[in-house]
Amino acid sequence: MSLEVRDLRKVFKGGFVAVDGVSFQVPAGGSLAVVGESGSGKTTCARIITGLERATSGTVTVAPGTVQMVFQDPYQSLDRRQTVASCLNEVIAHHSDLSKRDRAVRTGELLALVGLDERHGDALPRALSGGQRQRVAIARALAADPQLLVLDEAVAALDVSIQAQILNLLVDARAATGIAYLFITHDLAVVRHVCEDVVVMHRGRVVESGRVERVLDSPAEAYTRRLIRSVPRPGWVPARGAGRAG
Ligand SMILES: Nc1ncnc2c1ncn2[C@@H]1O[C@H](COP(=O)(O)OP(=O)(O)OP(=O)(O)O)[C@@H](O)[C@H]1O
Repeated sequence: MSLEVRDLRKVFKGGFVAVDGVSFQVPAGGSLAVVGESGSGKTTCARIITGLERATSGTVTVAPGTVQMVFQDPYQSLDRRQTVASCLNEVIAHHSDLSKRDRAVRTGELLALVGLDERHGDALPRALSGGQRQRVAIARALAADPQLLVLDEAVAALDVSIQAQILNLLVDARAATGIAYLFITHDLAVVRHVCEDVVVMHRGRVVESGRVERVLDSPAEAYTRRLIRSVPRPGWVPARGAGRAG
C-alpha cells in the first residue's frame, strides 16, 4: 500500500468541518482520483497527506519522505534564480548518494522522461512555457524518487492540448517507475485518462468510491450523477437565454 487514509477529520478555527471522516487507499503503483466540486475538501485532504496541514483526527499512513506534491501553478513553486538542471541536481543530491557525474546523468534522464532536453536544463523558469514549467515541476518531484505523487489540479491551468501531453507523460512515468498517484481534480476527463480508482467527495465526506469506469459510467449516488451531468461534453452548447431567437 502506498497510502492509507483513515477517518480523516479537519475542523478549521471557527468550527468549520472541511473534512469529515474520510478514508481511502492507494495501492502501490496505483492511481486514485479524488473528485468533487469546489469546497468539498479535496485540497485539505491533499495538504494533510503531504504534511502541509495537520489533521484534527484520523491517520495517514505513508512511508516517510516518499511523498511529493505537484501544484496547479508550477511558477510559484520554482526558484526563479535557479536553472532547471541545477534545481533537479539539488533534489537528487538531497535524496541520494550519487556522485556529481551520476547526478548529471540522472538529471538528463529525468529531463528526457518529461519530454525536455539539455537546452531546457540550462534555462531559468521564466524562459519556459506553462506546460514546460509543469514538466519541470513533475521532473523535480520524481527526482526525489517518491513512492507517491500527489497532484493537486496539476493540469487545470494549462491549455487542453498541453494538458493531454502532460497527462500522457504522467501515464508513461507511472508505467516506467511504478510510482503511485493521488490525483486531486474537478475534471472527470482527467480522471478517465490517468486514474484507475476514484473517490467522490461532497461537503467533506466520501459519497461514493470505486473503479473509475464503474463510478463514472454507472454511478450509484445522486450526487455523483449530478457531478457527471454538470461537466460540459464535446459538442456541448451553452443554453440560450429565454426569449432569444434560436
Ligand atoms: N485555512 C482554512 N481556514 C478555514 N477554512 C478553510 C481553510 N482552508 C480551507 N477551508 C475551507 O474548507 C473547505 C474545503 O476547502 P478545500 O480547499 O479543501 O476544497 P476543495 O474541494 O479542494 O475546493 P477547490 O477545488 O476549490 O480547491 C472550503 O469551504 C474552504 O473554504
